[in-house]
Amino acid sequence: MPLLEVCGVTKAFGRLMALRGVDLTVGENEFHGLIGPNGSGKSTLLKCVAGAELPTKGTIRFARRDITAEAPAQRARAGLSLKFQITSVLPALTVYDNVLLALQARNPISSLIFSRTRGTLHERVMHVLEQFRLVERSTERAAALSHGQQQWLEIAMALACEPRLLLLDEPTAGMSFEERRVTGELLIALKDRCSLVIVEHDLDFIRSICDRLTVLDQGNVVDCGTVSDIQSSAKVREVYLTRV
Ligand SMILES: Nc1ncnc2c1ncn2[C@@H]1O[C@H](COP(=O)(O)OP(=O)(O)OP(=O)(O)O)[C@@H](O)[C@H]1O
Repeated sequence: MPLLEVCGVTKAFGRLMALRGVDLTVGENEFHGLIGPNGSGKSTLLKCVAGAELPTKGTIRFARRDITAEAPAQRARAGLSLKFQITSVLPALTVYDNVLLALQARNPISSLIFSRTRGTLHERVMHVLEQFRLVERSTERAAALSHGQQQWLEIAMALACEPRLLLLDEPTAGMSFEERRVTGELLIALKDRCSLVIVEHDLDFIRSICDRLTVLDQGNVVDCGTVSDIQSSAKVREVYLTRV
């Protein structure tokens, strides 16, 4: 049974069809990449899964539950976590406080008044900062981080609540070659902890971390399969030769 099942999802913005009957399945601990030309519907699909957009038609099931009409907060409680393309780090807060805030936002207020919970929160904040090589910067303001480190901080914030499925929209946008390489390492290290759906334009990067890929074009699924299936797909080659 897959962790995520997207069945026949269509999304219309007025007369524009951003998604046309898209199917997508993602298993436990699977890293799944969404690729395709600009405007093919990748971000819209991610937003429909996270609840930032509601599909016009179709269903989305997560951990055997129909979440098609659920609010983003309900989905987050069920174990879905999204990092958008646009940065959401609060630059005036410390690196530590950004992660703490992300964690607190997911915990009921009542649980935060117990010091035992606060202690647990501290451990979890330090744990994700360690994973993302940010412990030494924890007391600095987020504004002092490099662009790449701010992206890592955001992924750390999305991961703080230990989601079962992490959704990343172009996490390496604007990063240097070295930052991309390290991002790949940081993500691969999460493989035994969660599943991932990632949108990326850097095909080498996505090939290096994903188990399977789905290729979109003009709101349709062109092909879906393992990285080597997609590399040898004539349908995919045609899309990339004619549109990218
Ligand atoms: N909120 C919106 N209102 C109207 N049209 C939208 C909206 N969001 C996306 N679209 C349109 O839907 C189509 C798919 O957009 P989407 O951002 O999902 O594509 P994408 O594959 O992620 O593109 P890119 O690679 O350039 O980020 C595009 O034509 C886009 O202009």
